[in-house]
Amino acid sequence: MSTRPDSTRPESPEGTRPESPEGTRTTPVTVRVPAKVNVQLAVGAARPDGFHDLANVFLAVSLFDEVTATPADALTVTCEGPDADKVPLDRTNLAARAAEILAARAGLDPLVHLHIAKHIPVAGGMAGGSADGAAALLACDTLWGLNTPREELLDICAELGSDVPFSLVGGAALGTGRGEVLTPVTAGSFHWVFAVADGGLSTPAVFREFDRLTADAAVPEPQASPALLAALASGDPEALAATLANDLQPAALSLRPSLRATLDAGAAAGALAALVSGSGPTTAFLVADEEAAAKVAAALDASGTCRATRTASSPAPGATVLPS
Ligand SMILES: C[C@@](CO)(OP(=O)(O)O)[C@H](O)COP(=O)(O)OP(=O)(O)OC[C@H]1O[C@@H](n2ccc(N)nc2=O)[C@H](O)[C@@H]1O
Ligand SMILES: Nc1ncnc2c1ncn2[C@@H]1O[C@H](COP(=O)(O)OP(=O)(O)O)[C@@H](O)[C@H]1O
Repeated sequence: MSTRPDSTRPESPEGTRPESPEGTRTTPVTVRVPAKVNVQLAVGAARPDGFHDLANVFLAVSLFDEVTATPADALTVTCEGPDADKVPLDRTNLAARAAEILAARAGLDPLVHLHIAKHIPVAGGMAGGSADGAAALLACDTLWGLNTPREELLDICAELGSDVPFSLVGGAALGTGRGEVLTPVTAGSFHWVFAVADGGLSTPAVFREFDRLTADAAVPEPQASPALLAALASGDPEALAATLANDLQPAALSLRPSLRATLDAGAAAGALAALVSGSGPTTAFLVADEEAAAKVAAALDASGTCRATRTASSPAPGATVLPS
């Protein structure tokens, strides 16, 4: 375990700190939050603001981070887990940003220590940072007894990033706009294997590569696929396997050609479908059941084409306060 502390306390003159609100808890609050895979990621042309319109069918999977919020004298962040050294501990950490935004709205100083137990691959296309942002928001809201209405929490999530609202909500949902406008969709249960790659991929860089690769093409308006939504609802893995689609996959493969070998190794081991998770470089393998998951994970581990594997099921619940 590596744990790196860092103070991110904002500038604030002595003596101006507001009193804690009446509902503030003195005991820590822990929130569990899932990773995601995009079962459909349809990407439109770049918008004037630099974002891309999406039809983003999110599915939460049972691979979780936990964020614990504890009263403190200043805003600090620590992280434990195999990728802890890749997680920023300053104000750019989405968990710290969530605490700052919520505190500012409530007229408080963010006097909280946030500890992240990190299991979601970092910069892996599984929305780990977004997950921690949503988890910290819910943990601080609970710690400070604010009872912020759900719609306001979702607004703060959208301010934090396009994927963050889904991390709060979990389950399965269609994200439109830049991915932040959510409509719940029905999903049966599915089994997955994830292959974690060495190193991450930058999401903006993958979108830029998408723009480069599609520069001479007419990029259609992104639309959710009715066949995919029906397959997702049916719980039939073979039907879902036939409809999975990720428009960012060619861009991720262009930036990281070695991912092709990982996709091929999983497919050869019996995965029903293999695709890049979001902007990558984590690769996702849809399998028939738990037994197939164990077999595909073992084959991927033995293939030498990835750093580690994880098995998971879907859908998983969104950010949830754990009993203390
Ligand atoms: C691609 C997706 C698929 O779910 O996730 P990842 O696979 O990276 O986890 C998301 O769209 C990532 O969402 P998120 O990571 O929250 O991105 P943001 O912080 O909002 O934006 C980071 C940058 O990504 C690009 N971006 C993001 C979303 C979007 N609809 N269009 C974009 O072009 C922009 O360059 C933006 O400046
Ligand atoms: N809590 C966090 N966990 C991981 N990365 C974070 C966090 N907060 C900010 N980041 C930054 O976000 C970048 C993207 O990380 P992440 O959200 O894990 O990947 P992705 O956007 O591919 O799903 C990281 O490289 C890191 O600089």
